[in-house]
Amino acid sequence: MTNSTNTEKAFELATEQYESLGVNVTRALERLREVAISVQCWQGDDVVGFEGNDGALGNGLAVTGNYLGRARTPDELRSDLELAYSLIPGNHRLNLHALYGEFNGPVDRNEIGVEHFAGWMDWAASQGVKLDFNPSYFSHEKASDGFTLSNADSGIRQFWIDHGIATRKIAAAMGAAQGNPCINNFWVPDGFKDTPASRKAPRERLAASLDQIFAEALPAAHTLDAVECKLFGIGSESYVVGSHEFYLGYAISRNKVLCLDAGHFHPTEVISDKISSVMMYVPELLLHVSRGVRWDSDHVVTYTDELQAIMQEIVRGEFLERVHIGLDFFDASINRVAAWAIGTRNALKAVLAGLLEPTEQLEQLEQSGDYTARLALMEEQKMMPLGAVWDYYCQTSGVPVGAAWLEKVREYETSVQSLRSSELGTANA
Ligand SMILES: C[C@H](O)[C@H](O)[C@@H](O)C(=O)CO
Ligand SMILES: [Mn+2]
Repeated sequence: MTNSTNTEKAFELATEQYESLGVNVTRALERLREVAISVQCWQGDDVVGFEGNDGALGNGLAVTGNYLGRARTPDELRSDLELAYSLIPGNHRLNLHALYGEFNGPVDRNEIGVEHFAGWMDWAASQGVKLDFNPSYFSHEKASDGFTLSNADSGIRQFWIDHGIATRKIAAAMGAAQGNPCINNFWVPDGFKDTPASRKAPRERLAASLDQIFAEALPAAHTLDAVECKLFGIGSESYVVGSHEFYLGYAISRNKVLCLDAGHFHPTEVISDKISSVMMYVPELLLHVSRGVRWDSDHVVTYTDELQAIMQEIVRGEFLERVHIGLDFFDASINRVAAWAIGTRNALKAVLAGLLEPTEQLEQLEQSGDYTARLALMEEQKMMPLGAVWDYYCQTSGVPVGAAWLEKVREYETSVQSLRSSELGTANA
């Protein structure tokens, strides 16, 4: 018996088990196929980008590890992404940061234009990949005092306002070209290491700057603006201007997409519990699915309870149309293509688990007050044969089943990544 036959047999048995609980497995797989995860470009090169300034990472972002093979050019990054996508079932998006343009010389952030992303747009069209975008408010001399859009200096603020306006135009062009809105996510690192005297003034400046950036209405069919909060960063331990409350209020009052990053809250605070609340008040939600570990908000996504809970909440709330799932992690201590494969496959496995849950039955038990059976069924769910359905999904999607994808990464590491010297770019220490 071949392995693929085994996968099919296991799937048939698993289907029987799920269907005995009233779950439609075929429908779950059809819905999973529609889920496009926005894969973050920055995992591929340790958030260095292509501005040619040696990529000193700043503003609270830090990458540790020195694994061989960091992508040093747009072509290398695209090649690495192509391998990653070939290991992940379904059609997924690419989340590009502004510092990943193809600049051919010094172009400051306030001067970037669509032309610098033409190569990415052509490549994305050729791959059937849709693009999302982000202004880059970090790793720049005008962010070196820790403040950008909320800087007390009006000249610096204007520079960053112009950057934000430029990125909206680029995102709109991407969205028009791909016939699907490009989500342009604003994460602004501004904050104080130590206790501020005025928490209010920088927040007033940030809101005013954002209002200027968003003053021009752009077609929602082309681009959607998102805003991302954070509790603290390295160097902004005491105060971050763009806190959760700030952006929740901003997104609601300006009808913007709210971005929740799973690593941006207190270590015991979870975003899964926030989804159903914020969805009552914001039009759409962007998630940065990540894994916080102590001080770091960006470990590779693993199949944690919280990951499962996030995807459960999206499915249970019937939010798949209104929640955009993006990833945000960067780890330079392991093969970077493997990091994408591990994190994205895990995110999809968790969506699948949510889609295979007998939600109606659980809700009926809850409504009837039978919390004993609700807990019992939830716990029994954990032993259901999710892996058999996942393997079948991978097989029928033409991507490696089980850990077979790792062999492809190893081959690529030997034949491509290990030949990259660190001279073209700077390896992170
Ligand atoms: C590079 C990303 O935009 C960045 O990680 C941001 O989304 C974030 O989460 C900062 O902590
Ligand atoms: Mn994030």
